[in-house]
Amino acid sequence: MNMKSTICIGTRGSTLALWQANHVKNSIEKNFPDTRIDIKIIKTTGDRITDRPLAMVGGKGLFVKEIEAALLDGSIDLAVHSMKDMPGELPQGLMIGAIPERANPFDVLISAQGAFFKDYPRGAVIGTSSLRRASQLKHLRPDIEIKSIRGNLDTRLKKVKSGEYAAIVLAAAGLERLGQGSEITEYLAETDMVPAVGQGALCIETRENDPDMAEILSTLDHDPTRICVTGERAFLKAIEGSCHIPVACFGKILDNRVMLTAVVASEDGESLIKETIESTPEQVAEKGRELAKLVLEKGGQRILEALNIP
Ligand SMILES: NCc1[nH]cc(CCC(=O)O)c1CC(=O)O
Repeated sequence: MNMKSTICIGTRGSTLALWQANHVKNSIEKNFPDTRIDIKIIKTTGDRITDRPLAMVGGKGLFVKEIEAALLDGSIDLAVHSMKDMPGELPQGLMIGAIPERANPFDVLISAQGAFFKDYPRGAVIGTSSLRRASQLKHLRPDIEIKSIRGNLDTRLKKVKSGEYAAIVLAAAGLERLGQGSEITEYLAETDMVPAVGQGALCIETRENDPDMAEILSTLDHDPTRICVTGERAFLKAIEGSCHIPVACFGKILDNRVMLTAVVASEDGESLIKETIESTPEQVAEKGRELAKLVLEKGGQRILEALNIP
């Protein structure tokens, strides 16, 4: 086959996004040593807004829209995103070409003094702008205070070290990819904090009907990750939880059975609906939709209707 000689990967310009794009570039080069790969940085709406929590901005795909436009107009061939930034639905003409093996999917706490969550003093200030994280933490510890935080990883680490926050919450995957895993005080298991849909996974997005890319991408896909993420995203799409609302869904495989767990919670953590559904790998999309229906019926609908976000 006469493979295209140069491929252009589009990505955001953050340190993490560039690490991820280079990671995918290296994997492709390993399998296709004659292919030249360029990386093109594309600024997204999410990158421009640095002064307010993204939940206040609303809208789907704040970190992906401009990159998808570049895919559609042919200026790039592949896009590398964090899966958890992807809205439930993709634009016409684009598809998820590959889902590589997932990194650690869990959330972690970094505390200034090395204290554990259960030992934080009353009123301890925890930094996160994620409604999903805030609501689940408040559910576990109604006595703590949540304060919004933005900025890149270094900024956030400084803010916890300076004492502005007792602790901050981040995704293990991002920290570990950037070589900052040693900063982690504590991992939160999914029994305490259900991860975001797609957390820890990458999304390689491409145009439909691009046989060169399809051949390349088939070498990068990781079946167990695709199965779990497919279930999580089916849940997301069914619940219309585009991005910044307090919903979570996480799939794991145990003995060829997929366990999908989802949460919908109120911002203050007082109401929290958590359900688990079991599926075969083949049924996972259908079961993800069924899980959404279950969570909505059990009170999720009422919680989402009461939310005050656009
Ligand atoms: N919220 C932004 C974001 N999008 C993807 C990651 C990295 C982890 C991942 O790939 O899931 C992060 C950082 C974080 O949540 O701490």
